[in-house]
Amino acid sequence: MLRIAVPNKGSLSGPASAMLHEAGYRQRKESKELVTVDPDNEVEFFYLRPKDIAIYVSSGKLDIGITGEDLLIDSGAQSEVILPLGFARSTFRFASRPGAVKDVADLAGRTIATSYEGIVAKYLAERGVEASVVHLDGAVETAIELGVADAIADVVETGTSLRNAGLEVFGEPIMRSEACVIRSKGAAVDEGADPKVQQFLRRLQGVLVARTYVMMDYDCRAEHLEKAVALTPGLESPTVSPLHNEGWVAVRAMVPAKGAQRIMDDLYELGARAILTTAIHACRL
Ligand SMILES: Nc1ncnc2c1ncn2[C@@H]1O[C@H](COP(=O)(O)OP(=O)(O)OP(=O)(O)O)[C@@H](O)[C@H]1O
Ligand SMILES: O=P(O)(O)OC[C@H]1O[C@H](OP(=O)(O)OP(=O)(O)O)[C@H](O)[C@@H]1O
Ligand SMILES: [Mg+2]
Repeated sequence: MLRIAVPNKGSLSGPASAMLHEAGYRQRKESKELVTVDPDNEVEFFYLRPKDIAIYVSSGKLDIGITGEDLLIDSGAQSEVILPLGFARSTFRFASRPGAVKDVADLAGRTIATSYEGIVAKYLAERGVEASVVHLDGAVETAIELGVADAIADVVETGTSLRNAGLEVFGEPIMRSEACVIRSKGAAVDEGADPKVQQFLRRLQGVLVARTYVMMDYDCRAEHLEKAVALTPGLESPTVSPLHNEGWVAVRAMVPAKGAQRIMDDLYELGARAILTTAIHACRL
């Protein structure tokens, strides 16, 4: 049975379970459940604190897990990303009162509050900056107003929390992060030998493709086919079938959902007609 760690709370939890459900896996029915077995797919899901997932996975007790790249780096665990999942995107940044700290080098001798000490300590050490790091579990923005820290390092998604606290980012982003599937570094060596993991990854890749692509169908005159196909090259190559009306062909290709309307406009301009897009519900590439 494949053993998979899933975030039990916070920003990652809902979207991770939704993605697993979309990939055909049974998910827990209520938020207090700690373990769920999906006997049909021979998978056991363990709902764990997001910060702990990389540690469980690197220990080898669980085969793979879903977590954030930033949480993985912060833990220092010996696990690695095997599939980025495209949700829970964020940047990790320093911030302070406007103008109070201009650069990372200015942090020398100052105090930084964060919930991600691992990331901050590594970043400062790599740049030879000696500063104190204070661990806080959350609401780190308030640490400056209360005089606990000169600067903070925190997850920024929309920037609303920083704005509300009257703070501004400084320096380059420390890192960018998104949800991902991770696996223990040692185990990743024989990845090819593990068909269940490969099947799991193919299912999630299928969900990612189904979320980002649509199927496009249209009819066009044979003489416009090359130009039309240049607009809709598909993943491998489009399917082209003859129509009953001579001189016309039907074309079918997957196109990125973002920009599909623009492609439809361009195809119409080219003389294509009966241009349809339909959602893809599931896919194996
Ligand atoms: N607005 C956000 N706030 C916090 N984390 C976010 C946000 N957007 C994306 N993330 C990502 O979610 C992960 C953090 O999830 P986690 O559950 O630890 O924190 P949380 O969502 O703040 O929950 P809580 O603080 O309630 O425990 C990280 O990978 C982070 O990059
Ligand atoms: O850029 P934004 O869209 O505002 O999102 C980022 C904020 O959200 C998170 O806090 P959360 O709400 O999880 O509270 P916490 O600090 O108690 O964890 C994070 O720690 C930032 O404060
Ligand atoms: Mg939080």
